[in-house]
Amino acid sequence: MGTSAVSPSPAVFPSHRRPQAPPAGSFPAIPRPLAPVKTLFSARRIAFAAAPNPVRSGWRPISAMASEATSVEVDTATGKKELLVFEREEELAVSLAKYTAELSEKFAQERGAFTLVISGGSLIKSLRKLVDSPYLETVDWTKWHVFWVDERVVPKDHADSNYKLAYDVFLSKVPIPPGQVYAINDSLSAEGAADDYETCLKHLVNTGVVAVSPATGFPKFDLMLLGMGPDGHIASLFPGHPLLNENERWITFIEDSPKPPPERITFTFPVINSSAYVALVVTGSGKAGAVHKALGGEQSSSDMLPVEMVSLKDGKFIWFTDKAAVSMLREKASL
Ligand SMILES: O=C(O)[C@H](O)[C@@H](O)[C@H](O)[C@H](O)COP(=O)(O)O
Repeated sequence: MGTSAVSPSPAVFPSHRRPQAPPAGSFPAIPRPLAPVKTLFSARRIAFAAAPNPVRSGWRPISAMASEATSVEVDTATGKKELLVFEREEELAVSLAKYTAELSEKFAQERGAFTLVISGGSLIKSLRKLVDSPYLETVDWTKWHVFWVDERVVPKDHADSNYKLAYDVFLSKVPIPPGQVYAINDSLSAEGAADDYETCLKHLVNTGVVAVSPATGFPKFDLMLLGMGPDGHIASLFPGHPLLNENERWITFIEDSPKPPPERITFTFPVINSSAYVALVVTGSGKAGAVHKALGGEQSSSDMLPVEMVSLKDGKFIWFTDKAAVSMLREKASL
């Protein structure tokens, strides 16, 4: 099995089964104070001034987070989600780091491991606060196992590589054991890399690193951090593509991605929908149309966008957005 646990050096990608030490001097020993488990978000209630939307009765105010975000519960045809709206991406990034760090602590205590799945795209920049204090010192990075919900089939040192993006911005700056960072085998075809990644996941399920969903039998990742394209795609699951209907494989491949580069591997919906937590990060006005389609509650005869197909069997789906991304929602005056 060639799926790699990735060394911090993009030049070396040994097997994930091979024990590895970080390169000398790359990660300092970090003293880690034992912090108590905190409730995710110390939220306070706010008045929600919006008149109820007659079309969609599923909107319910929840809270404002430290006066930086408005939070509402949105009930759509594919389930409930929490919508957080931040004034700017800067506040979103602060909150996303806190959310991720607190889930990391929860799962490290509960199961001795924290399995995190990330995408490519602008999401990665929004993770930048995790590499700063206090998280750099307080997160137990040794418990982290990092996966990609999708990856472009290019060399790992290629500018298009999602691994390289995450490595440059985030992974190179935190002491996650290199053997717990699961990049694709970039020497294989798209089909081969998908098979290889699925084999790797099966091994990690068998060894208890990755949990299994009792509800679905598919792997249950602790947290997926996803982005969404302006067309409503998530992972490499694009509108109208036959891969949207894949319901057996854990990982599949695409050779005609409308977003370049064309060859990619991707998690399938059954795996995404088996997650314990999914946080979708959507910023900017370019995404406002897809946000409106997904959360706006309008009756539509058109096909569901991929983002609308995220429907967790036994988990929590939370949207981290900014004002620009929700600017087409009817409730925008109150968001
Ligand atoms: O490899 C990829 O292309 C990404 O994983 C992809 O799914 C991304 O998350 C969305 O396209 C959103 O990207 P932006 O946030 O950059 O628009």
